[in-house]
Amino acid sequence: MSKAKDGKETPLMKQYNAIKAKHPGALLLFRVGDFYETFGEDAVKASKVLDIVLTKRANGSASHIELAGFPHHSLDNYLPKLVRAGNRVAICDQLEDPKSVKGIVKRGVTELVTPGLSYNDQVLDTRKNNYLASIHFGKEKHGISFLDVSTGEFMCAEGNSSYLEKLLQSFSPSEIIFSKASKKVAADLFKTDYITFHCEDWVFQYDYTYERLKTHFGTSNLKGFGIEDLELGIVAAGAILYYLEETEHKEIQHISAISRIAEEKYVWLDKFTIRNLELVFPQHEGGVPLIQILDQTVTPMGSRMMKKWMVLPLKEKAPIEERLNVVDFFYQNPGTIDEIVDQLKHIGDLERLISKVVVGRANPREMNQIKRALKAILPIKDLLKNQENPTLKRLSDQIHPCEFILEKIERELQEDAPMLVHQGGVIKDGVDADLDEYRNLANKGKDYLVQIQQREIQNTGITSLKIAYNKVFGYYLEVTHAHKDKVPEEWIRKQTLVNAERYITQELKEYEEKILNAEERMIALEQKYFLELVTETAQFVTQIQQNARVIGTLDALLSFAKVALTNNYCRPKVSDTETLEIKDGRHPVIEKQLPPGEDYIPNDIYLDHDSQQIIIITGPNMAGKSALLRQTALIVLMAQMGSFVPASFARVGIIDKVFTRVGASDNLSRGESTFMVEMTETASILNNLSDRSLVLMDEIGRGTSTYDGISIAWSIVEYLHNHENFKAKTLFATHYHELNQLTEDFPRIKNFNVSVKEVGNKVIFMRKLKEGGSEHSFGIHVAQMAGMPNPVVLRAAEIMGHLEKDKAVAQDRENLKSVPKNNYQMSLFEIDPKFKDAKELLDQIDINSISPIEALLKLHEIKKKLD
Ligand SMILES: Nc1ncnc2c1ncn2[C@@H]1O[C@H](COP(=O)(O)OP(=O)(O)OP(=O)(O)O)[C@@H](O)[C@H]1O
Repeated sequence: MSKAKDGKETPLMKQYNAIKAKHPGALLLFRVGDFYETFGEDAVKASKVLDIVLTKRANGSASHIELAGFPHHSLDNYLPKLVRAGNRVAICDQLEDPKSVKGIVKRGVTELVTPGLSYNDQVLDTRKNNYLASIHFGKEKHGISFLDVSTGEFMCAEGNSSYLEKLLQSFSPSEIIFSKASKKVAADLFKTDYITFHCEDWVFQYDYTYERLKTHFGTSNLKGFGIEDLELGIVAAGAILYYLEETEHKEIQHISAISRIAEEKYVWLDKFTIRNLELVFPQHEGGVPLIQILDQTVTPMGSRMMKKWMVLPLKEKAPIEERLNVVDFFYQNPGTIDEIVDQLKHIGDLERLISKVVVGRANPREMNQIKRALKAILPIKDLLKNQENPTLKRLSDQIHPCEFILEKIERELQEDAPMLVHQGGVIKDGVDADLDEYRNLANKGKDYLVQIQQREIQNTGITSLKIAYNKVFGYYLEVTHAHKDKVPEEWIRKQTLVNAERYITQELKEYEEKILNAEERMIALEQKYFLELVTETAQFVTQIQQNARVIGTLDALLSFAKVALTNNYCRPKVSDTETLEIKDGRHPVIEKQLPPGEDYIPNDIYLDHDSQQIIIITGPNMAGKSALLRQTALIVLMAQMGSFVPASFARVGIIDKVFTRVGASDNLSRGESTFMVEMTETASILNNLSDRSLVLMDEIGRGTSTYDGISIAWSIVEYLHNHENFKAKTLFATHYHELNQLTEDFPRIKNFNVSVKEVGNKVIFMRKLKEGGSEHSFGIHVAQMAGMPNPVVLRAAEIMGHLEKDKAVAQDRENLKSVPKNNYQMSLFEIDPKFKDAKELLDQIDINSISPIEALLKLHEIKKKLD
């Protein structure tokens, strides 16, 4: 690091090095004067991320050190960029006023901003929670805790690895902490999916963490939060409190409670399902997740609540009905929706604002926003109170009017207060007589300066005379050299510039003192009153947090009603029976994306435990099998979230687990084969079934050879049908028409197909689900639709003719592999010797494992050889 001329470290760099050593792994922003500086590797990183200049500064006799900095007032711009790039950023400030200190200023880290811990509006996304997760790895079970420091929401849970994965997928934390000792286990579990940090092992100890939680909440045990028996969860949660302190987050009274994530209350969605059904995130870039359709909320609280509801659908009838009743009420009374929405628009992010108040980071403008929000909530409270619906009445009761603080803010805070208190004009006139007097003086004093300026211009004839101010010698008169001779004798010269001279006068000094004193006192008093206002508002944290929650709930329910009205959804009948009956069901996302003029074709689905537990759906490619599977799960989940559903009728016997094996996974990049991934996911489904499960399987077995695939798919369906304890309702989409034979032996399996119509050479997709199996897969027609060159399509049709003929001839299925392939190749070879190359290519093909599309590509290759 930097050294003085004698080769020793300069005192500044000594201080820097000491602070840097205390925060290993963090990028240190070191305040020097009006700048935040970074050094060495930090500077290289910062210059890249922030696109700021990297310079070098002498570092002792031989070497140099990199340096990059930015003005302190740009912190809000640059900090989010550093954090979003995955950095932990330690902000080191000057802890003393440099003017009042001789020698080196005391400095210290005032905040360590990490991806999971931030209050910064630029780092946070208002429509999303920003969770920090902490995991305590046990032997079979693990503890996990989530905190959103910006809202104060704090939760914990316990479970096995797959529950952990599911929760991580649901809450998608920005950062995960765990002990150093668990580095390897953690790496195995989430690879490089998350930004992680490891704390010392001793932190993750039961006694220590239990004590920490108790002390923080000021309770004698944790029973009141319902987490007393979650030993592993407590360790994870307590470690979060430790981490908050380590990162200089000491004001945390807004974290006023911790709750248990009650696994038994929510539908089990495995991590594949959350991804496959695209509930919250699209699976591919440009995709549209369900939330984009359902989230028509107005407030950030509503939007965040909606996200939680989506990943945690309910499985108890009463709370589902409660939500549905409210949605129904608004559905029937759209006028009320508009009235409430008009108020919601003024509320903003009340939940995050109150956190800022508690941690002392709220500025005057934000305090005004809190006032506006509290004011807008009052008419909502009144409106809800008078409604028939009992839930709305209850929500009304839960809203705290916060009159005291609302009145105080209204009385004291200027409507148009600036962002920073020291800019003045924050506290209203009439709050404090002294403040009014100082303000008057300061303002008048300034007026008087203008008068002096005008008077002196007249007296001296110096037309360009200016009065200005600087920190070194206060107010001064500035005279250009051209007018120097006109300056009166009593003026005292203070400074000579290239073009002008600066003077002070006795009178100016007297006024200066008055003005500055008045200004200083005015600001001091404004600061005092503002601080009081913030502190008193902070006393209302619990009430305001509760209001924010009520508003979030209301907003999410209103959103369901609005979407139901716009998209023509119906109220589902949720019941404790085992029946799932959907009439005219639609896919909520696809139906919104169809080109104009094209209608989504609705379909019926019926599943129960007695006559129709499993449906085998066959049908050509592109017929709409996947859409049907997905829409069935989405309708069930939407119903259990408390939303209306895209159908004309839906009876939903409550589902407790939804499993999906749909489409290929992204695990390919992790070096696992498609087939391996498919089998792992399927195994996990079969090992976790329940009587109320809904299982969706799409094209199981496609990743292996035809016979392997058929056999595996066959035995999976058999297993689901014959399970001795559970009759999981299942939709099984497949290309293997052979599976249609299953109905012969298994009474609760039924065949359906998504129909198409062949008109001449073309296929028309009817998209209607009909009883019975389908005959062939129309892959070649799809290839034609995809723009495959015509000769290839025709040739493919010809070849398929051959293959089908050969297939019919083959007596033994095992012989299918050799008989048709050889026959076919021979005949081609005999027609023309130039087919030799093509024959070689054909020899490499394993007919049993090749998919229709792969076959077409091969054909394309063969054709090129022949051209
Ligand atoms: N009921 C429907 N009404 C209108 N369009 C539909 C319907 N179902 C599906 N589609 C459209 O057809 C496309 C193909 O549907 P889907 O992916 O479900 O077919 P698939 O049978 O699963 O095909 P593959 O076997 O090739 O995967 C969808 O992207 C959608 O645009």
